Amino acid sequence: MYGIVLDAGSSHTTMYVYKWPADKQNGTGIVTQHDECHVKGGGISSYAGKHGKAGQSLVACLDQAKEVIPKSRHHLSPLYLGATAGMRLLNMSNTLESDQILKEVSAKLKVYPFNFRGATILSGQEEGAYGWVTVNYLLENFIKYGFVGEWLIPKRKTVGALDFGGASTQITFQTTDTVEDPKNAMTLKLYGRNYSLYTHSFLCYGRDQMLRQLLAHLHQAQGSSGSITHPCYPSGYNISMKLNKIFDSPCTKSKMPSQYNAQDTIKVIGSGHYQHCLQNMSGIFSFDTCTFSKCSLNGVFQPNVTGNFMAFSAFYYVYSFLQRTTGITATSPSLLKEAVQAICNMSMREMLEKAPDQQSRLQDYCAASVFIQVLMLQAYGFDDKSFSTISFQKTVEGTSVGWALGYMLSLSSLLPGESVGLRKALRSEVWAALLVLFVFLLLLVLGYLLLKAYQRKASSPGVI
Ligand SMILES: Nc1ncnc2c1ncn2[C@@H]1O[C@H](COP(=O)(O)OP(=O)(O)OP(=O)(O)O)[C@@H](O)[C@H]1O
Repeated sequence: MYGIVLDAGSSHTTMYVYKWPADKQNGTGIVTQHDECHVKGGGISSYAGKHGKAGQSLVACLDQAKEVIPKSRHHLSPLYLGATAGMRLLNMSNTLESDQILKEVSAKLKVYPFNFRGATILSGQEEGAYGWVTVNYLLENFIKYGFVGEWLIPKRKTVGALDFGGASTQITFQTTDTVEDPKNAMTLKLYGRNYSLYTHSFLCYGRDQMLRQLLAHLHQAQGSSGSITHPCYPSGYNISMKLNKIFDSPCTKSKMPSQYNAQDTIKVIGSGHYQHCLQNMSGIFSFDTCTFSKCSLNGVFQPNVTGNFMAFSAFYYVYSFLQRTTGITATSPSLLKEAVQAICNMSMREMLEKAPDQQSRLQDYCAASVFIQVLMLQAYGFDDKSFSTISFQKTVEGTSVGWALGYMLSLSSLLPGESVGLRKALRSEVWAALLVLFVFLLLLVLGYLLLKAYQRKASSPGVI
């Protein structure tokens, strides 16, 4: 069986094709990624409408799906499109336009021979929860068993999920603490077990929107003189940009100057200064007010982080960039800070020498790293012990980590609420017990027959 998910993110869309055996027993981690295709040319809004580059690229990806899925299975394969934070933002600023885009894209997808199940915008909560489901499904945490005393029970520990997208970032983990704000609470019943989750999605705190927020903050702090100094850009890196590149987003609207002309240009001059970068980055986080017992940032409730975590999407991209350019594997907060400082001290040329494939993103790595430092250590509260449990990953055994797999599994009813795995495990235990009983009875019968034969021999007249 096959299933297709179009992950329509804020920066681009990726198509995933998943595969599983037709006789799949729910409960085993055997839905795997079969194919992946990147829709080139921008986010979802750029491939709705006329036949632009992105529209053609979407068609190319769907044609690829037709190739990799056997023809006889096309009509049985569910096709989903899920749009995330980019569309959540557009929906906030222009509902009509976002509805129109979803309608147009749906019309395109319906033409294909797959079983199209709709195009929707995921809420931040859903994005976080499906990401958590993907992580724990791929790690087989829902079905692994362990003995507690003499009882065989599902492995108790799940792994928290940290997702850093283009327009939003999500944190989701299982907790036994009271979730003081109901907006952050979610209960899932999977394989016969109830999981109480804490989840929060920070809109405008994805990589691209965070960079805009930082520029808007610098613009506001330094006045509108036609040029601003950017301490997170490497020194020697200067760029001219139109103001709409900064302020054409609901995330920066509040910092828009009163005398605003979208087409005005400003010069942004890099100064490559870690401490100033950190200070300014802290300006887009608020730690002042909290109406709960504890908060992460901006007054959002968060219990203490517990258990192991997996960090993916841009967390992985930034972490692996830090590792390969500084040689530091940041397994502790102090090593993370060391690596971040090293990046912020690098010139553009040094970075280019070490990561030539990242040319278009190099200027943003200091800001992205400093952001991760503030978010993880100050806001989420990871300390020496908990930070060392974070695994930065893009894939698990060839399957990409993100919300898409969890979404398809849930919507295609491939995740049982009841404990199929447990039933299976118990069934195999019963079989083992029956086998032992059978062998025991066989031995008993054999022994009895041997005894009888011996007695008969002993009582026969010819025997002395
Ligand atoms: N290979 C890469 N190296 C570095 N950064 C990358 C790479 N691919 C994507 N990014 C950046 O990582 C960020 C997250 O990308 P991702 O595709 O996970 O987000 P998205 O799905 O577009 O975002 P959202 O879920 O918030 O709508 C984006 O800013 C993107 O530009």
